Amino acid sequence: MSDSKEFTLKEVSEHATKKDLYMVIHDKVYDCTSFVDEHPGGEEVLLDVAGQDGTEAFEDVGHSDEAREILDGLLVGTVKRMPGDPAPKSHAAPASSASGSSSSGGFGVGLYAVILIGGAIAYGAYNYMQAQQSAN
Ligand code: HEM
Repeated sequence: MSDSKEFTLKEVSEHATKKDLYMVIHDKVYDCTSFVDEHPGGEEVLLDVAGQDGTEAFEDVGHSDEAREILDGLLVGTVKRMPGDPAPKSHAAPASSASGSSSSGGFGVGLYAVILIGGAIAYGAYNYMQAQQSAN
């Protein structure tokens, strides 16, 4: 298979049926047509990202090295970005993360603990100094 062919996102989007299914992952173009019926995760999820950038969907599942090897065999080319095309989807980018609240919740509890403990220490120190002063 040649990986030298370049596809625009528009060209990729024209292959979005079960019988002709292209997908972009990490800016490479894969022809998944032969694999749709064999995908252990089912054909539905592949059809969801047919003709589109499936990087996030693919990486979110945490596919094995074996899955990545299969992917290598399906490579047909690379994405040719045109002016105005959306930026490549990066798995690391938190932009579309829907659940950022859990970690900030944890931070909030930690922050309260720091304030409470800090306050208790300051209160103790204040009392101690008062006691010292009245002792003199
Ligand atoms: C052409 C691209 C893809 C290939 C070659 C591929 C390959 C595989 C392979 C080999 C497995 C078995 C487990 C493993 O080895 O990791 C798997 C599982 C799975 N895949 Fe994919 N996959 C692709 C795209 C996707 C996409 C875009 C999704 C979208 C969410 C997806 C969702 C899943 C899920 C949910 C499972 C788990 C199934 C289970 O354990 O019941 N896959 N895939």
